[in-house]
Amino acid sequence: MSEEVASTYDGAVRIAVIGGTGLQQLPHFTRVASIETTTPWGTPSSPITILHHPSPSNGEPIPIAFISRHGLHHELAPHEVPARANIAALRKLGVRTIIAFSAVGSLQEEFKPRDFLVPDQVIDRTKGIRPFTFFEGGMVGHVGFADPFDESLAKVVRKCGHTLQGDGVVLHDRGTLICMEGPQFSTRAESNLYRSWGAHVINMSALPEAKLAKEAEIGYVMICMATDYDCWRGHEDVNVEMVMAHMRANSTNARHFVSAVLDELSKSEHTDLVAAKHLEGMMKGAGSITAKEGRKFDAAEKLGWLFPGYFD
Ligand SMILES: CSC[C@H]1O[C@H](OP(=O)(O)O)[C@H](O)[C@@H]1O
Ligand SMILES: Nc1ncnc2[nH]cnc12
Repeated sequence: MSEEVASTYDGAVRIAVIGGTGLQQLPHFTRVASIETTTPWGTPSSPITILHHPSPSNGEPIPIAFISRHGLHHELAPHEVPARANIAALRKLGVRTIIAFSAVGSLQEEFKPRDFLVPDQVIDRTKGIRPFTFFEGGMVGHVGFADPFDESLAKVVRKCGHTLQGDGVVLHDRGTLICMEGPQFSTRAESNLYRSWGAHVINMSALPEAKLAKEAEIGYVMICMATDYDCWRGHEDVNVEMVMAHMRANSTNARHFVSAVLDELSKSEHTDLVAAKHLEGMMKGAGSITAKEGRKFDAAEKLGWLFPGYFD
């Protein structure tokens, strides 16, 4: 049984970790709160756990928010993940930096199971059945998505991964991620098609998460860990047992990777990056295309909750 912790947290939390398959909690961090909250877009996948991470420079605790993407027991299928609620709840807590984890299939020989990859591009192969924007129902917004992941943040994350290279972490710096709908894995024809497009890895979770983080002015990076070769290679097609076995076997490396990233982001030189100063206010313009007289009350109210003062 887990120990009792507070149900609220005073003070802004800037950094969040979203855990994916096989990473439903971060047990080696000190839990100080577990927040059950709701948003105009519903309830997040799991309670938001607040963890204290000691700053490597002065030992002061840095609060980190943690959400388990598929729920506490992996009960949410990829298309059932309430991504809008997750991102909205994190932004409301003050989060401006998200480090998201994902188990991915490899589409290239050189990306071996248990290797890590910090992708720089994504191809959307979801089917439009997942809610994918905060701007709808009477308020329109268009945000740039040319670079789906935050490059400044990704640079820091990559540097941290490389410091662990001698300790068994293999990190690939770039790559194109296919985000498919699922929950069934790809056909062999699809897997080969994605390879012919030059894609490197595949998952079912990056979207709409990355799109919503962008709309919420949150710097978002995904750390992918390869767990299989999907089904293009001709032997040992992907299955859940294979994915989970690699996740379990490599969990220490994943934990070291998160710790290294949190250590680095705790440094004062990254304060502005972590607070996403480079994204602040971006949606004021991007979300102001609908003239005031054309805005619907419900949409304006929801967006007022997410961005107080932006669209007054
Ligand atoms: C269990 S294999 C398919 C499943 O694994 C990945 O999850 P996540 O990205 O949350 O780590 C993939 O996206 C699928 O949801
Ligand atoms: N082969 C695969 N396809 C989609 N998502 C995955 N997650 C892990 N392996 C995967």
